[in-house]
Amino acid sequence: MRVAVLGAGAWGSTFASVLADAGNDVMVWGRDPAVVARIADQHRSPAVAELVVPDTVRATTDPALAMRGAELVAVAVPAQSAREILTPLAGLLEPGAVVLSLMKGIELSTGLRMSQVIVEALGVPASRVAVLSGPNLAREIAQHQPTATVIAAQDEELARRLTAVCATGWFRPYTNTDVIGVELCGAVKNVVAIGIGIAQGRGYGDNTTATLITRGLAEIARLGLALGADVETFAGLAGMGDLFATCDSPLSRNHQLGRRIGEGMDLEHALAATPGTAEGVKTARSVVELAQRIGVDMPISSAVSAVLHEGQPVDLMGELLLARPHKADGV
Ligand SMILES: NC(=O)c1ccc[n+]([C@@H]2O[C@H](COP(=O)([O-])OP(=O)(O)OC[C@H]3O[C@@H](n4cnc5c(N)ncnc54)[C@H](O)[C@@H]3O)[C@@H](O)[C@H]2O)c1
Ligand SMILES: O=P(O)(O)OC[C@H](O)CO
Repeated sequence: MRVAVLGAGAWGSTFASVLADAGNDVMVWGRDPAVVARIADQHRSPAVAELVVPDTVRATTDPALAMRGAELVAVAVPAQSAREILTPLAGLLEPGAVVLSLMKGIELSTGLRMSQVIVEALGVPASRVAVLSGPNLAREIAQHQPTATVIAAQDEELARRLTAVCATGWFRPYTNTDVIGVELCGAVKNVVAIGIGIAQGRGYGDNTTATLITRGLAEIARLGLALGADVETFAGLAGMGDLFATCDSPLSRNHQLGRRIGEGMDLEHALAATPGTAEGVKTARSVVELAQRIGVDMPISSAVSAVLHEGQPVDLMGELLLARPHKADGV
């Protein structure tokens, strides 16, 4: 299949390589000529040192060239920039092309999931938009470590077709029709990962980590169920799987950033010290706004947002979480 990958960062360059290894004709679009040249000419990615980009992958700074003839367009740009990047590209989408979101975030100001932003920005029907999310740290996939993921689409047949497009000997996609649940899992786990990074940077150990993972999953599920997601999604690869992979991993930018905050760094310096995009910083705000709008309690996300964006001290996070009224275990 002819595929365009929009975004030449860590995930765009790595997923483009998966697609090429799976036998597709792949062209990456990136805005930075030096990054594009490194991918196209030297077959390496500045964002992922371990990645060897297959020789067949082409790269360009011209979005029209990347999208010409593309039956599939995979989008891997920062969530908060997606609308601004995609809107001018709407006219370049081939008739009938499918769009696959690789992004994990919720748009600030609208509270929309990335597939919804894609529908609005590219003018493509929701039935032709799919999402991919799961425990997918780019550096491990670049090393061909065995990894599974989830491809979700309203139409199961589309999800099934896309699994065939990106399956390799080390990358195994599963299908799901719960687009809402899969996207919310990917977006909110970044906020939980920051919370766990903060706790670990503050010096807390495994009990706190396990508490935040488990209660983090409970609040993701609470939000998801209120928005129409399927409860089974949260126990799957996109839910529990991605929480495990990201929350406690030094490879996660969100975890790294949280840890720096927990050690006493301010947000500006933590952002500067963390390479690439830590989506959870902005998602913390958008998810809290969304949850408040629909009346869902998200204590971990709220505490993370308060520490990041309202100047609350790190220790207040523990106090905020533990001072809540006692309640039954479960969602
Ligand atoms: N890195 C991973 O392991 C991973 C895994 C799964 C999902 N994701 C998700 O994929 C998305 C992209 O993440 P990433 O890791 O590739 O981030 P990244 O920061 O490594 O790369 C983002 C790319 O987008 C480009 N970009 C930013 N603003 C732009 C603009 N206005 N116009 C054009 N290009 C612009 C940057 O130059 C960069 O090349 C995020 O939503 C992330 O959560 C990442
Ligand atoms: O580096 P992070 O924190 O963006 O995490 C990357 C992926 O989302 C892990 O699945």
